[in-house]
Amino acid sequence: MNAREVALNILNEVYTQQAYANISLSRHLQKNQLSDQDRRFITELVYGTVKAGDTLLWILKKFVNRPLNKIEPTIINILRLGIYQIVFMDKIPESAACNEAVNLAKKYSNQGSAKFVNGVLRNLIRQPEKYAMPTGNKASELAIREQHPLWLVKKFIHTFGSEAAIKLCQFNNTNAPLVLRTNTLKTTRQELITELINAGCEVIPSKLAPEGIICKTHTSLNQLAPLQNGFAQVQDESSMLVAHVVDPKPNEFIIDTCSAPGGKTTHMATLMQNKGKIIACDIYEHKLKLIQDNANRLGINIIEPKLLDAREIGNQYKNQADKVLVDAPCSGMGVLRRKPDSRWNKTAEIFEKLPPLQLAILESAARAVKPQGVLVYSTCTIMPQENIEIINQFLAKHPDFVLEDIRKYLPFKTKSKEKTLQLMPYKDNTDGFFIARMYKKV
Ligand SMILES: C[S@@+](CC[C@H](N)C(=O)[O-])C[C@H]1O[C@@H](n2cnc3c(N)ncnc32)[C@H](O)[C@@H]1O
Repeated sequence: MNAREVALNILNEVYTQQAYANISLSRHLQKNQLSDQDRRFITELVYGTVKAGDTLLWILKKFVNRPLNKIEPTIINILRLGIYQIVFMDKIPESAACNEAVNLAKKYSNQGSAKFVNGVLRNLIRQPEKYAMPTGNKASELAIREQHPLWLVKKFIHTFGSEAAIKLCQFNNTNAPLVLRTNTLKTTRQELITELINAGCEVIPSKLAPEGIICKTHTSLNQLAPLQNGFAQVQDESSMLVAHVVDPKPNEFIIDTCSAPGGKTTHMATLMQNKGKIIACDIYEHKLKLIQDNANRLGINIIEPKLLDAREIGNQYKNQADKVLVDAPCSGMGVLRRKPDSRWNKTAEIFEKLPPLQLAILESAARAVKPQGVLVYSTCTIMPQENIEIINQFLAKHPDFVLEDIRKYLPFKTKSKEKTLQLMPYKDNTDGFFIARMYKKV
C-alpha cells in the first residue's frame, strides 16, 4: 500500500466511522511497513487534510455542479487529499497529486469516478483564481482562510476581538512540537538531552518548565528509547506547570480528581520523590489502565488509580487531602493545534455544558481538602467562562478558600500581574493553559 492509499484509509475511518485522526493514524502507521519518509508524508497528508476540513470542501464546491452528498464518501476523501496536496503542499508536483488521486479512484470506485476525479483536479490546477482565499477579516472569510468552523471563529472574535482571533486561528494551524518531561526519578534533564541528541533528535530545553525538553525533530515515538524506558513522558511544557503550582511534597496525601492518562499525576509523584500517596480518579474505567501503565513505565508506585466521578470526591474524602488537583474536562481550546480534528468535532453546546460540570467538580473537590490544604484548578482552554469565571463563582460561594498568588509557584518569571495564570497560545508560543491555586483557611 503506498503512502497516499494509507492516508485515504485513515480519512475514510475519520469521516465515515468518526475515528479520531491521531488514533487511526498511529494504528495504520504501526500496521504498515513504512519508511520514515512515508510516515512523515502520511502524517502531513492526514493532519493537513483533516485540519483544513471545510475549507477543502469550499474549494471543491467551486469545481463540481452536483451536491457533495451525492458523491461517494471515498471519492470525496480522495478529492480532499488531492486538493490538499495541490493547494497547500508546495513540494508535491500537481500532476503527481492528480494522477495518484485518479489511481485511488480506480481502485476504490470505478472508471467513471476516476474520470470525475481527473476532471475536477485538472480544472483546479488550471484555474487557481477560482479558489483564491478571501482576504478580508469578516468571520466568514476568516473561517475559510484559516480553516476553522464559522461558529468557532465568531466565538473567538466575540471573546477576544478580531485581531486576537486571527492570531489564534493562525497559531492553531502551526505544527506543535513534541515536548518531553524528564523523569527526574531516573535521570536529569541534561543527561536526557544528551541521550536524545545521540538518538538523532534535535532538542532544546524548555524555558518554562525545568524538566521540559522541546524536540524540534525526532524519530518515531515507538523507537525513542528514553520514552520506552521510562526516562521521559510526553507532556507539553504549559501542562508541566500545573504540578509545580500544586507543589506536592514527599509523604503528602494528594487527590487528582480528573487524572487520566496521568501526565500530571505522574509528574506530581515525581516531585514527591515517589513518597506519599496519590489517589488518581477518572470517570472512565478504560482510562485508569493508561494511568497505571504510565506509572509503571516511569517507575512510580505511589499512585492508586480509582474509578470515581469527581463529583463524589467530596463525600468520599471529606477534609482528608493535603492537596487536591482538578484538571477539569474542558473544551480544549488551548490545544487545537495538537488535535487536527477537534475544531471540527466540537459544537457550541460545549460552552453551555462544561462550565456547570467544571464548577460541580471543583465544589466537590473543595470538600476533600483538609483545613489549610490546597486546591488547584487547571484547564487546557483559553475561554474565560471555563477558567477565571469558574474561579470567581467558586470563591464567591466559598469564603473559606483564598486565591493565592500563582507567581510564587511558577518555575519562571512572568510580567503578568494576575494571581492566576492564563497562557495564550499565540502570545506565549505554548499550548493554552489556565491555572489557579487556592488554600482552605479553616
Ligand atoms: C483534561 S483531562 C485530564 C488530563 C490529565 N490530568 C493528565 O494530565 O494527563 C480530563 C479527564 O477528566 C475525565 N473526566 C471527565 N468527567 C469526569 C468526572 N465527572 N469525574 C472524573 N473524571 C472525569 C476525563 O475522562 C479525562 O480523562
